[in-house]
Amino acid sequence: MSIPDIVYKAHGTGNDFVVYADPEGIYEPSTEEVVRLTDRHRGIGGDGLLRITRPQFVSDLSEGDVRAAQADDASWFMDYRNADGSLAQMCGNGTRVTALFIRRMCMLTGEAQDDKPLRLATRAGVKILSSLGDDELLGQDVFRVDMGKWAIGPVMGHTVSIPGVEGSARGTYVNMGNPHVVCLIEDGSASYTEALESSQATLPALTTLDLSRKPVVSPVLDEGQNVEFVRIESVDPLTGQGRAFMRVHERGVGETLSCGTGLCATGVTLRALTGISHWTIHVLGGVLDVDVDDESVRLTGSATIVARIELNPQH
Ligand SMILES: N[C@@H](CCC[C@H](N)C(=O)O)C(=O)O
Repeated sequence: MSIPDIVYKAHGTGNDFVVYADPEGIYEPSTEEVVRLTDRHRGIGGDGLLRITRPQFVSDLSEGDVRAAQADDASWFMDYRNADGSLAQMCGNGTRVTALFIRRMCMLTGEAQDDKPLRLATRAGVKILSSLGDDELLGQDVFRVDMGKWAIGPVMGHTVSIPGVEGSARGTYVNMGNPHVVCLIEDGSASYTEALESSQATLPALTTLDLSRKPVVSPVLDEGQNVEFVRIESVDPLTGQGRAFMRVHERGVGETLSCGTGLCATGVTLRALTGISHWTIHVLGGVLDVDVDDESVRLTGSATIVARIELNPQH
């Protein structure tokens, strides 16, 4: 068993994880261990697993990646795996959970902490997290993560359908370190009829959409993708703010209650379609803010540590 005796259950707006600290680099999990621990019936349950370690202890990182993280002052690494055991480059909700975990862990060990933002290494580069405390709308232990550079493909460049569900929609590829295809399927604001028309959405309404099966994307993306389905709720051109609702089918997991990188990809796509850069986006698991500019995307939301769990050695 390459998992420590003590692990934690945590979530970021309902995107839930098995989490553990591995500061000495001795607990790199196998695919089978990830699948077993994240199993919702026979394990602890989670959309993924977060191993919080040091860059030099991540076996798939090149020496150059490790040196780059260290040179960028990032002493912690978020080693994320999807529930099916696959590695993913990035997990937006996971970064906030990791930041909260490191903060609590340092409090317990008495390790000196300053109020400086956390520089967290990930497979998609170093992400910077600031703690904002509690917020009336966003919840407790809110962090803002600067997710850095994004890239967008041709707007509505893909067709998305779902096996067993009538209809389809056009979707836009966004790279947030990991791959996303974002489909606008409703416009509750009635302000972007042209955008909605170009999405050619004939799928059922977002609240009734059956996401139990993996969406089919054409042209195919070799590395697979996370797929977001989005409804614009309202826009205020005076303040430059919009509200939207999003559901997501995650690569390596299935439908989840929230996906941080998916929210960022949604913000990037909605900005391309509407010109609005600041979005408050509801997901099944909560509400988050997404702010986009040409250089980066910032994601703001809560993080929760639910339990400390002692694993049964026989498990
Ligand atoms: N839930 C995550 C994304 C996790 C990785 C994703 N399933 C992938 O394979 O790319 C998030 O909060 O960003």
